[in-house]
Amino acid sequence: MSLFALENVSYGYDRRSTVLHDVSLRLEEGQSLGILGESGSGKSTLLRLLLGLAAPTSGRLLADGSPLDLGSRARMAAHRRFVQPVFQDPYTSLDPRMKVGRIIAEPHGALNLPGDSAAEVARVLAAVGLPADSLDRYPRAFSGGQRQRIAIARALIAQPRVLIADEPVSALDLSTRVRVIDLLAEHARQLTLVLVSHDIAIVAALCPQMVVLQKGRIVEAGATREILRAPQHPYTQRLLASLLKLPEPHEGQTA
Ligand SMILES: Nc1ncnc2c1ncn2[C@@H]1O[C@H](COP(=O)(O)OP(=O)(O)OP(=O)(O)O)[C@@H](O)[C@H]1O
Repeated sequence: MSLFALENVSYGYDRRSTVLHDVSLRLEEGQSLGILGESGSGKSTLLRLLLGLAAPTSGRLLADGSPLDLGSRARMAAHRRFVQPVFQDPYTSLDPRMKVGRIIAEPHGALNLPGDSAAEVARVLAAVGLPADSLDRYPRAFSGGQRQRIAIARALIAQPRVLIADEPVSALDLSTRVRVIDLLAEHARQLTLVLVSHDIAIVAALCPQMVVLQKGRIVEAGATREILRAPQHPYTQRLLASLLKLPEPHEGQTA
């Protein structure tokens, strides 16, 4: 059974404009999916639908084999165990007033997860390569890369089957990026990633499958290796050419 199945899904934030048009795709276990597309093409909107933050305006979205009913608390609680997000900017996604231990433990309590909370927090903290004494500190004591590790630990504690990552390393400097990507790659063996990134190398490294979005429509989908080797759609050809030409971004926050 597919982890996600979208059948002719369209979505608009209001009645006048449609942002996603007739999107159909499947996410299969172990087949991490990269989403590529220009700014405004609808990538984040698609992730919002997968996370259950919004419902399709038309079409069908099945998660773990059944439709998502956003009004059902039980269904949405199950969905939050099934899929967890990691956001772009670890400088804004962690509550600065909470110590790291509480940040990571929060989903464990909120989702009523099995097992001892302290043991689970220790497990995921070790899994992301942070020392145990991190738990008593506030996010401000950590670098960008370490904060993103904290965000990944918070996602992993739910033992999700799908991890949704929206530009997870774009706020980090280059050397830190590599280490966070390595961490994601390690976990991509046990769970399935849906990854939005402008960085083709990252999509190629982590995602065997990819889709290309243009103005809310999927114009190309398939094996990442094949698409990168021989893009069929003129939009994909232009997009890949422009992304490959882009200069490296300026150094951001340090590790
Ligand atoms: N909350 C919102 N209300 C109304 N329109 C929105 C909202 N969020 C996004 N949009 C519009 O939906 C379209 C798709 O936006 P979306 O953020 O999904 O694109 P994106 O591909 O993720 O872009 P980026 O790469 O810049 O993050 C854009 O035209 C955007 O202006």
